[in-house]
Amino acid sequence: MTYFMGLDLGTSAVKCILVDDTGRVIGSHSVEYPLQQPHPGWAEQHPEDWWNGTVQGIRALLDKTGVSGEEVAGIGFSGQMHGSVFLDEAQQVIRPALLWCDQRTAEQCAYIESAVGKEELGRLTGNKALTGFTAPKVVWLRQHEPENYERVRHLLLPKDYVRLRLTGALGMDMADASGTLLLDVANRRWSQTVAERLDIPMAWLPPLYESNDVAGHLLPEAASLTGLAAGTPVVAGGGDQACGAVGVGVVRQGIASVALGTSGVVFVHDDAYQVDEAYRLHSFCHGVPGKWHRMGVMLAAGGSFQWWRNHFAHEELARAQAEGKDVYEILTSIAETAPLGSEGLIFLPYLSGERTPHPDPKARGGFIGLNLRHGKPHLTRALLEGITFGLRDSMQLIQESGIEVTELRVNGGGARSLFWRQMIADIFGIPVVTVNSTDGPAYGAAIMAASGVLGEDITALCEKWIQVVDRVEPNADNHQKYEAYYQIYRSLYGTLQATFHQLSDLAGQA
Ligand SMILES: Nc1ncnc2c1ncn2[C@@H]1O[C@H](COP(=O)(O)OP(=O)(O)O)[C@@H](O)[C@H]1O
Ligand SMILES: O=C(CO)[C@@H](O)[C@H](O)COP(=O)(O)O
Repeated sequence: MTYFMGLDLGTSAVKCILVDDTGRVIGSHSVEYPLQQPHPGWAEQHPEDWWNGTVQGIRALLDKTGVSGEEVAGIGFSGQMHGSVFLDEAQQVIRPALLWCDQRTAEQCAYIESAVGKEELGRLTGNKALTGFTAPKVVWLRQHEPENYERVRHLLLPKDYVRLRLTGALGMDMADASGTLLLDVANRRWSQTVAERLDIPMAWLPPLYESNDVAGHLLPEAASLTGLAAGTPVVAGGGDQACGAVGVGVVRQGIASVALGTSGVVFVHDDAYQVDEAYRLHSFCHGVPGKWHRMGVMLAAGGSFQWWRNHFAHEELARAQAEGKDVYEILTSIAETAPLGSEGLIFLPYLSGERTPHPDPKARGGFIGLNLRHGKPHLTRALLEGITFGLRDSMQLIQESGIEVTELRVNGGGARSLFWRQMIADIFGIPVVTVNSTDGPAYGAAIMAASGVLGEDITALCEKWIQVVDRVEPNADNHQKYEAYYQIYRSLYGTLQATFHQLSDLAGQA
């Protein structure tokens, strides 16, 4: 039998899956790693933790499934996007990577927009400077750690570093490279002009690939560590959003995906390169060769729910442990007991600052409208409603740009909840579907590997392997009721922006 391995290097864990040549997932294994927050608003990880987690995950997956390394015909990578891995001459890591959710670079974004010119930056890259992107992190290193900056010879994204350790080859796919702010997204090549204006050497930037291109072969030492066979082809793969979209079949126009991971993303496929007015949405290369996509990104979607679980659900955590249940399922069933609109309570999900539609590291969260009747069910429901209103903001921008979306495919941890899927359908007024593969980005990475090795189109494989298994229709009455709450939600950021900034300055935060 022939198998393909998909690896998703996430923010909280690396997930490894094996897929057979009919597209069936035969096993998965995840290994968690820590995230460091040395200052408020900063987020870093050690690339060595990613490497150790990946080696451990691959070995455990092979053991668990009984598949031998020789039976794995190809490997594909998905990865958390934008993180900066700085390597020296000997390809050694210089310092921990700054992650996608790190907010320290507001000043560097302003510098980039003035050095390149705001309009020119948009014209050259299809995007504006945002704190999560990679180029501002490079400028930050130059300004704050010049001794480290002097040693840099290569710049990689998280999954590309792990691929380097597996294959010895430097490389990056265009989907992930789009989030560096150094890619000419329209023409799928590095932007020499942007690199020169920012004084970032072109020699630091690795060769570019489409997601299903073979970018290297497994080294003998990596083979003996993981149990895979030396010489196994490894495709370039993609950023986790492009892989997640491929993993649920968002490979043609009209279908959008909503990813409910730590971040929350609304994603649409574009056959041709398109930019949104004022670059409010990200315009990136897709993982489908020669195609593009646009997306809006919330920084703390599932992340807000996780925060709620960590700090305010001790009782539910204990119950989940005692009864062998999922704590999020317990929490969503509590939320379900509160009425739509949470009796006049609105949650603002800007716990990590925000990206779309409010690119503001100093945005903050809140519960607005609290009264003495409100208890845990109301607050939990308001939290899920607030996150979903935030996602609707991105969908609004997509719809305003003239795209008609007829179906939403959900993926990520939050997609497990039928209650949340129905809420999304009701708030968006669009049917929400789930597909047979529940492994999102890792599954997309396995499809990319199969495509590269078998020489079949990614789109054709998606059509063959991915089927819709569940469909939730919007309830027209609920949609109308939510609309009134959504309009209030939309007004709150503007009303509170100055207060958010005062509070974050007072607390000395990013
Ligand atoms: N059963 C569930 N119901 C609702 N939300 C859930 C459930 N399980 C997980 N989640 C949400 O999904 C998030 C994790 O999603 P995941 O896609 O694994 O994230 P990441 O890849 O960013 O680590 C959790 O933080 C939580 O908010
Ligand atoms: O910054 C982005 C996309 O632009 C994030 O999507 C990260 O790529 C990681 O997100 P999670 O998968 O951990 O939610």
